[in-house]
Amino acid sequence: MNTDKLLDALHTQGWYVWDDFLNAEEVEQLRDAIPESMKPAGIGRHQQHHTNKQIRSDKISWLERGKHAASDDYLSRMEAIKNDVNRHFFLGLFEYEAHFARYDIGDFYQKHLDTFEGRSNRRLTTVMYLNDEWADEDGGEIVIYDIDDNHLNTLWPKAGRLLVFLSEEFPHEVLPTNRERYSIAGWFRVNGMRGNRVDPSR
Ligand SMILES: O=C(O)CCC(=O)C(=O)O
Ligand SMILES: [Fe+2]
Repeated sequence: MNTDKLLDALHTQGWYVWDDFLNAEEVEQLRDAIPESMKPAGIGRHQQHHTNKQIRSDKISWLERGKHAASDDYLSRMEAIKNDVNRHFFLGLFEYEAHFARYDIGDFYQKHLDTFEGRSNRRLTTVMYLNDEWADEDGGEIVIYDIDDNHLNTLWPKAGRLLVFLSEEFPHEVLPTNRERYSIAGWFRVNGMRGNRVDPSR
């Protein structure tokens, strides 16, 4: 995997769109790894963890190693990215967490930062899209802003596309989708301490 362009873009602008990160066959295998049953996504963690359909209405399922060859392979690729990013930026990324997400017709995710409420140790966000032949009328675009709320980009959730951005710097939203929409959202985290405990995952 050649991460030169990714590393360069992260350095100069803080985000990168990697088209054809996966080919059609790899996307299809990943789609097969999506579990049938998913649960409404939450906001915040632990005690604060609650679902809020005003903010987001997608359904999720966390990736776990050993469940499916395709998702294991995906996690290995993310590990390779983590190593390259760490070598270049000394970010100290140490862990990756990711979930499949399904947005049913009408589902959305309002503008947010991935570091809100108890998630401050998320440093780098990845989103992989698993949908073929998206069209304008399908909606479901991700819109990315800078920290001052200037519009940066509007992107289709196109199959094989990997979006990467610094979690703390880019508010983003998912517009209501007119078609079932599948993705894998993931986060590289740094190790954090809460009280005297190492920050747990999720
Ligand atoms: O699916 C997407 O395009 C982005 C999802 C997202 O922002 C999130 O899960 O935090
Ligand atoms: Fe997000």
